[in-house]
Amino acid sequence: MFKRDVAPAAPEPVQAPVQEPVPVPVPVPVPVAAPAPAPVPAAPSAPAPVPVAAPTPIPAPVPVAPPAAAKAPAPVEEEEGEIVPAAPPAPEQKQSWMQRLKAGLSKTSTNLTTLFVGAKIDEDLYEELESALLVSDAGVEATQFILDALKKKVKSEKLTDAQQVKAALRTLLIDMLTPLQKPMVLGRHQPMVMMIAGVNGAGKTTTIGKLAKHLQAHHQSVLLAAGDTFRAAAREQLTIWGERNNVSVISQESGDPAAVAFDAVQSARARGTNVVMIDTAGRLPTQLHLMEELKKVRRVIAKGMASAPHEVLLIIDGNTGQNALAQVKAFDDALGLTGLVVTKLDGTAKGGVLAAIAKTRPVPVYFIGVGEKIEDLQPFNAEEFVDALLT
Ligand SMILES: Nc1nc2c(ncn2[C@@H]2O[C@H](COP(=O)(O)OP(=O)(O)OP(=O)(O)O)[C@@H](O)[C@H]2O)c(=O)[nH]1
Repeated sequence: MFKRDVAPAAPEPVQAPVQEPVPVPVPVPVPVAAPAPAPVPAAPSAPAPVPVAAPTPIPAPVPVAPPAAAKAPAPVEEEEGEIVPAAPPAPEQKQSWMQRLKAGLSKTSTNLTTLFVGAKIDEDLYEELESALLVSDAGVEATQFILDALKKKVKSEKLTDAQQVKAALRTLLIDMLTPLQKPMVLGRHQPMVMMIAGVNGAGKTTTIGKLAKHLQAHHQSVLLAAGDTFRAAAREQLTIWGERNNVSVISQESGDPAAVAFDAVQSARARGTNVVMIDTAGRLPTQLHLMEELKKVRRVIAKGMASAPHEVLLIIDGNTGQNALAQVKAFDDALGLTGLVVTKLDGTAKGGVLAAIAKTRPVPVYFIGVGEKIEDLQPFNAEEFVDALLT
């Protein structure tokens, strides 16, 4: 979900020339949209003029909601106290989305729902629940927390029926996951700079493509940066997404990913683009030199715009189980994550890892993905997610 500030952000003042020269090799522009006629003023490190989409004026403040919001219309409180009315969801879209989410999480939901059928409330039930939660990748800490809290609830509310216990579990899980449900706020910075990280194949590039579409639906102009300078295929993939969405992609054949990121920020500032999304090459948290490189990308982005990056997103594959939690911790320690996107919840994902994240490293989950199509990325909604797990 996105929230938009009421007043559009004024362009941030251009930085003084960087003290430490940042090596910016001349980028190879990939003109997707028609090149704008005006040349881009030279950045401190003087990248060549880069054709980007014509500047999109910042739209007048409008109430913004996700195009296919999962929840029924409900007012959403802005951080500044402004109320942004949510748009009603498209019923067909919502239905198919829920079906895919349920299908993706069916392994866990089957385990969790069957154990309550005709069950007595005794130690056996709690043991079976413990196994089901552990198998779902919730991890020991979150599993123990859920069991303890449920037992307390059963006692204090004097529950006697297994279906009541299931309902209590539902409430408990929703309470646990709701802190992860935070909207991404748009319009605070001009441009808003997003850095995207994750392990190989997590779905970074695909997510960027889908997000670009979502952002455009919220009247945001977008620029993409192909920060994966190692793999030509990754650059090509991003370029294809750029073409699909009619947005420009800053790319160069080889070289320093930090330079590509810097160049993209400068181009977006010069052109008045609303959002820059910077792709990065996949890496494992154990590849320390690559994690250092990622930190450098972050530092160099800040040299181009002091307040940036405004969002540092980690993309995690929902099928990686408990390892996803280790990824969240490592990338958060290295970069200071502002949000997560959990992809591939349509596969063999078990879903419990979100409980583990909520318990041990509660980084907001902005979006979840249940497929490769643009509409398969939707804002995370705790209640909807728990219902997919428990029905
Ligand atoms: N089923 C399914 N597939 C997805 C989803 N998101 C991404 N994929 C697929 O996962 C594969 C990897 O996605 P990429 O976007 O290339 O992943 P990446 O993290 O950019 O990969 P690297 O550049 O190798 O690090 C592609 O085949 C995508 O189509 C999803 O939500 N569901």
